[in-house]
Amino acid sequence: MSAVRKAGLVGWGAIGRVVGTALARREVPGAELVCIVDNRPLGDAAPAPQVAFEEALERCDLIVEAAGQGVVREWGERVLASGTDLLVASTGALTDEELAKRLLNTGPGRVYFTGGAVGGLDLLQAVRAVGPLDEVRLTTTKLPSTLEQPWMDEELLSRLRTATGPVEVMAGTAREIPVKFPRSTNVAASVALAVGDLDAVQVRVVADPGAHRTRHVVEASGPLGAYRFEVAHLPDPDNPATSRVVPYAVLRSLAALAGRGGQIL
Ligand SMILES: NC(=O)C1=CN([C@@H]2O[C@H](COP(=O)(O)OP(=O)(O)OC[C@H]3O[C@@H](n4cnc5c(N)ncnc54)[C@H](O)[C@@H]3O)[C@@H](O)[C@H]2O)C=CC1
Ligand SMILES: O=C([O-])CC(=O)C(=O)O
Repeated sequence: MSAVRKAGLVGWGAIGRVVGTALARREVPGAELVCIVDNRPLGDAAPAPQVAFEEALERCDLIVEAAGQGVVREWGERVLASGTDLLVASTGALTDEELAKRLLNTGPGRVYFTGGAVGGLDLLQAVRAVGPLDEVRLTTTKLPSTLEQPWMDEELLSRLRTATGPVEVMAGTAREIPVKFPRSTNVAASVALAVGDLDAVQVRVVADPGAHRTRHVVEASGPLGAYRFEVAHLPDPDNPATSRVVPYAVLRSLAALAGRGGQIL
């Protein structure tokens, strides 16, 4: 492996633009941006050549996914089998346990997940080593427009569009929720990855026209105590389903992977 990680970025959107710009400016010690993959033509705006996925695998030793769950499903195993590491933002893809198992067992590349929009995952993962966490709850509150889905019927869509206060859109487990809101509830899957059990995480998705900040509240208890983590993020102006902090979480993950500088792991 080269001393400097050769990173290929998949997805030049709300997350990818910030991550790619920082990488291109060499703001992550130990990593450089080699190429970008996106299914839209990027023109001159991109700071590295836009290439096809296959070519990215030849040029890079680390792929950063910031495009969507479909990319993890379609490309995850091929990335790892080619010997390239994969940093995943679209953790919701891992609610497919067969895919998750295959990704964890395929190599020689390794798969990593960014903490993304939610905090406290490190502690939940540490506690789980002692014994299972019980009563894990996640409540996600977002602007109604970020939660509209093609499968929703007119009645639910109208409830979302005419809401004047918080409206519960769906409740279920972390196995059920991210497939229903693929671009806006990856956080549920991330909590489940930390806890190690998709069915143990009870999720409520709330639409609130007053949610100028996206809120994620994680509550859990386990053998060593009780936990509550709450974040209130400014949404990205271009894609309010994504919080503005997410690319910086990806950059932190990249810095840890590139292995330079002290890191809180
Ligand atoms: N783990 C977490 O906390 C979070 C995870 N996410 C995940 O990250 C993904 C990206 O988020 P944003 O940057 O906000 O989305 P975005 O919609 O702003 O940008 C996505 C980019 O990926 C490209 N793309 C989509 N499908 C592609 C494909 N098959 N091949 C190549 N390029 C493709 C699009 O053209 C677009 O440029 C989300 O879909 C979501 O799954 C988002 C927010 C938080
Ligand atoms: O979980 C997601 O996909 C996005 C999200 O809620 C956030 O960025 O706050």
